[in-house]
Amino acid sequence: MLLGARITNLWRLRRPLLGMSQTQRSWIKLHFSCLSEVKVSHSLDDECDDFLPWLQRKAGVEISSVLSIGKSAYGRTLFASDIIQAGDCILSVPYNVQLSPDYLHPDINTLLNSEISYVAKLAIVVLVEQRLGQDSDWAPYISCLPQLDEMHNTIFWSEDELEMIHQSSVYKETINQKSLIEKEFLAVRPAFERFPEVFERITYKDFMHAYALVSSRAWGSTKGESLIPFADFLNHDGTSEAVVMSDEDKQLSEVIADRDYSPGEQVLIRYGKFSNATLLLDFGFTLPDNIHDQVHIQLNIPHHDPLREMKLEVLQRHHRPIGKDIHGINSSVGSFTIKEVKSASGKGKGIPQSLRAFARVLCCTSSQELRDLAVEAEQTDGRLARRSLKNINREIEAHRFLISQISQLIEDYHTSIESLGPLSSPFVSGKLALRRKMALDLLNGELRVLRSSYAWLENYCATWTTTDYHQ
Ligand SMILES: C[S@@+](CC[C@H](N)C(=O)[O-])C[C@H]1O[C@@H](n2cnc3c(N)ncnc32)[C@H](O)[C@@H]1O
Repeated sequence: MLLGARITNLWRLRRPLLGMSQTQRSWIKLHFSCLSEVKVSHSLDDECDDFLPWLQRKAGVEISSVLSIGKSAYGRTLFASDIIQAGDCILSVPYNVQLSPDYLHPDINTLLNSEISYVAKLAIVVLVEQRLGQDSDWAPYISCLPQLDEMHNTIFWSEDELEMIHQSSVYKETINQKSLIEKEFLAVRPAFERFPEVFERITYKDFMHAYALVSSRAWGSTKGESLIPFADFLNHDGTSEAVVMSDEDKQLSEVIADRDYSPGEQVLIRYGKFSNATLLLDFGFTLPDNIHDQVHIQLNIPHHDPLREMKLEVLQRHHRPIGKDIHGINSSVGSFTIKEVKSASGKGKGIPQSLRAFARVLCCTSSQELRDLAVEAEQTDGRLARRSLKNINREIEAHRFLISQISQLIEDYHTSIESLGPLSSPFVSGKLALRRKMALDLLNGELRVLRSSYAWLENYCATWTTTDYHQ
């Protein structure tokens, strides 16, 4: 995840790094995501008894007096070792004990071209420290990081496992992310070859592992991405208001409790407002009822549409983002993200105006209609087809078109979910059972979003149909 300011390259492609927003003063909220209702049991992690004293010695200051490291169903966790009240600062980690690309040895750094991402650079730092083993200054931290077989980011899923989420955009995003990591690996390999004593046996799999460690536990800040030991043992709750914040003046990251905790309770923060698609791709987990779920949909202007060229031109002129194909040519595809619409009879917040505008343009049947839309856009704020069409039949037709698209998606999702079978099956266990549950969380969440959009659009059309709009 790149908590705070999600940085990965993929993020650059499709979404911001874990959100980084600035509050008053010099605070920067670092994004991490969260889980809702994380009711997990946990116990003290004896292996980590020495971790906090080690980190505090290294930092030269106290980092936390109210948190202990424990084990939970989701790996390591932090829980309250004392009473915590909302507003208390529960941990404070100085920058000098955060692992950032600044730790990359200058001899290696100079061999890396400017295209290499911060994520890849930080992954190399992790690989070097792993190679050093007990000789590493960061050994107590590095030894706590999850092993490859404990990670479930979709880049580690087999083809059969990925097939379970074929319906979701995460499927393609996973393929894109894998090819991006491979590209980065090929780009850093010449530098590895110059230092065989350090990197000799480092494989693509090792690099992927380090890359995923960074993407699932580094926070972005103004100076790039950093691993923040101790803070990165906090698990995610999407409904929590607590986030990791960075104070540039004091050169530290800290977390303020958003509620009271009793001793023994697991403390959770929010990594960011992440959908299950993002959680799965970048963090390797999902939430059962994730309020931040969303669905990516694409609409095309068909090649057989006699008004295709004119529609494309009008969309282009009025700044509708049109997708590009691999050759950089307009592909006439509109990409949209829809979120859950809270009420079928309310405002429809969740269905982007740009999607409805695209549908209105798509459903125009004459050049005059398109010219009228363009004139209207010029007379208002320049945005195309954001208002209801004057021809109500056409307005209903445009929304019915969206209903048909969404209805098809609902059917496809339904089929995918059915094919996965019941949540618990005596025939599936271990890693596959866990990943199947994640696939179901993902698909059910996206199906919920689609159903809510469908209900809103049906209600919208019904409202026009029952209105005497000719008067
Ligand atoms: C920043 S680390 C948190 C500490 C982690 N549990 C550990 O063992 O080091 C993020 C990882 O913790 C796990 N995690 C965090 N919150 C979770 C949740 N609500 N449900 C399941 N897994 C979660 C995921 O494996 C995620 O990639």
